[in-house]
Amino acid sequence: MLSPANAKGERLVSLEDVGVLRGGRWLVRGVEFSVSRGEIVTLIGPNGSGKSTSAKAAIGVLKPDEGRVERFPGLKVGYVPQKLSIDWTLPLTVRRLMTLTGPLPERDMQAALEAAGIAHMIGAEVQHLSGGEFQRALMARAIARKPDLLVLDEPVQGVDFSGEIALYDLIKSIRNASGCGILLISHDLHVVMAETDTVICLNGHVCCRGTPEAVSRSPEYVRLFGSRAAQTLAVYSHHHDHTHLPDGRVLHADGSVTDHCHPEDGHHAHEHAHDSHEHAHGQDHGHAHAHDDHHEHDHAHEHAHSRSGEGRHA
Ligand SMILES: Nc1ncnc2c1ncn2[C@@H]1O[C@H](COP(=O)(O)OP(=O)(O)OP(=O)(O)O)[C@@H](O)[C@H]1O
Repeated sequence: MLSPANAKGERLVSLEDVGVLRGGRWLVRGVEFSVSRGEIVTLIGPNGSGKSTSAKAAIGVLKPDEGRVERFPGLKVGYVPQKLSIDWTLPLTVRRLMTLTGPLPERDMQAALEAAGIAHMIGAEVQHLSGGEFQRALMARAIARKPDLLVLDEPVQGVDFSGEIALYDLIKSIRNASGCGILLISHDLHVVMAETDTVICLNGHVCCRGTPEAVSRSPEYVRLFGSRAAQTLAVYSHHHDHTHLPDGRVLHADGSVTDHCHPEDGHHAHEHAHDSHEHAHGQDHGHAHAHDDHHEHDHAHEHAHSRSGEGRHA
C-alpha cells in the first residue's frame, strides 16, 4: 500500500505490469507507470491503443486481470471522461452539471467555476457552450471536490488551437494551485503539454516513455508558435522499430512477426528528443495534423509535426 501524505512528489497511484483482458483479448498488457503529487503524466498512442483503459485501471474504474495497481488510501480522483452520457434533449445548466453526481457546497462550486474561468456561465445551458467552455465546465466539475489526482481524457477535444493552449494553461494553473497529480490523455501523438513530466506512449503496451522536448528554449519555435504557445506545447518525438499489424501481431524491423511485444522484449528502439529543435523542423513527411482546420496556425503546426512519420504505430 502506498502511504498517505501531502508532500509534493508522493506517489498517488502506480501500475505494475497491468493487463486488462476483455472478451478473450488483451486490451493492454505490461502497463507500468505512476503519477505523483504535483506531477503531470501524459498518455499518448493511436486510437484503440489502450489509453482510456489504462487510465480507468489506474483509478479503479476497471479491474486489471493481471498486475498490480496501488493507490494511496483515500485517494480523491477527479475524472473527466472522454465521453459523457448526457441526454442532450433535456435542458441542463452548468450549475446542474456541477451537481449531477452529488451535492456540492455553493462556495466550492463558485470557486471551481472561477478557477476554470467560467463563473459567469453558471446559468448557461450546457448545450450552448462552445467546445472550450464545455471542457472548462467538465474540468470545474472535476476540481470542485479538490481531488488529489485529476484524470483528463482528451481535454482538448473539439477545441481550436488557441483554446487548446488556454486549456493547457488552465491545467497548469490547477496543478500549481492545488498541487494535485495529473494524468492526461492526449489524442496527439507528437505534441504534448510542455509541463508534462513524463510521456507514456501506449500501443497495447508501453512502447516508450520520456520527457518532452523543452521547446520553449528554441527561439525559432517561439517565433513560429508565439511565446505563449511555446510555453505550453512541446514536441515529443520518438520512433519504434516495430509496427502493430491490424490483427494484433507485431512486425519487427528485421521482418520477424510475433504475437505481441513487451518493453522487455528488446524490440524497441527509442529516440526521445531532448536534443534538438531539428526534430521539430526536419524533413516533411507529409503528416496531416488533427488541427487541419486551424488555418491561421497551419504552417506552424505542420512544421512542428514534420517528423511525425517517425512514430510508426499501426
Ligand atoms: N469493455 C470492453 N470490452 C471489449 N473491448 C474493449 C472494452 N473497452 C475497450 N475495448 C477495446 O480496447 C481497445 C482500447 O480501448 P481504449 O478506449 O482504451 O483506447 P484509447 O487508446 O483510449 O483509444 P481512443 O484514442 O480511440 O480513445 C479498443 O480496441 C477498444 O475497442
